Amino acid sequence: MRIIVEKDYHSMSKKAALMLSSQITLKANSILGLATGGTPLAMYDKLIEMYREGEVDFKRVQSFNLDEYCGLAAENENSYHYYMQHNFFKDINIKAENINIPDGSSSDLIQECQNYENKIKQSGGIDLQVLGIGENGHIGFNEPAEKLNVATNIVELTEETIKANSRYFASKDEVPQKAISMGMATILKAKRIILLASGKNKAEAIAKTVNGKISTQVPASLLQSHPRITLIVDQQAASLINQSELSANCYLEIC
Ligand SMILES: N[C@@H]1[C@@H](O)[C@H](O)[C@@H](COP(=O)(O)O)O[C@@H]1O
Repeated sequence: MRIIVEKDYHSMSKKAALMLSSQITLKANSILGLATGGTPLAMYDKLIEMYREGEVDFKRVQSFNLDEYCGLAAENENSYHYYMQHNFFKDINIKAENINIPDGSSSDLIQECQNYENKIKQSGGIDLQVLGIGENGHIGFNEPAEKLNVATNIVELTEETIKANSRYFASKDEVPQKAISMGMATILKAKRIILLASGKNKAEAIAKTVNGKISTQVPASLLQSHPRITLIVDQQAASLINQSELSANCYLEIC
């Protein structure tokens, strides 16, 4: 696990955008795994800027999003469909048929999960997966639990996540209680992974991810077992990392 500590949110986002654009430069038909939330917003802005300047071309790129709330239609402003369209896709030249996001409004959610998992498999697999992290260490919507889902599945959101994500909704009551999320194996099968974290409120989750033992109670800690994972974090998110007690396979670069 490589841990890159950047000065602030801006430099963290820039580095992440450079990693995505170099992936696409090396493989024009890359399959990207994409994340939502507040954290990747500036990375998407930077990629849009690079696209406008002719530095990156998305015309052969395919994307798979990590997750989607159940019960929200694509037009709902709080859906991840809306988020992706509004914050990224509308401003780049990715083809509509190459965009994949689980359909949380499907009448058969179980079938939707299986179809989504199969589609990722048939595509040849994700080349580069972008992740954020929840304050409780969740990735995608894989919440801390005794057992975690292997493949794409329906998940119950914890009270903590509903509360944390309510900042994007008019009220806490509007936050859906369920979501579709890629499973842990779906995520860990990606050829490369980058996880982004910014701010003091993510510091504890980051410390548990890199210092702790692998535990399903901290889903992000399972990333320690991935051979090509890079954490890009700002100084605040890195502030609780115990450098002298890093897991054996971790190395830290302070920029
Ligand atoms: N499902 C998403 C995650 O993919 C995201 O990483 C997390 C953190 O979001 P933020 O970046 O807004 O803190 O929020 C949601 O729960």
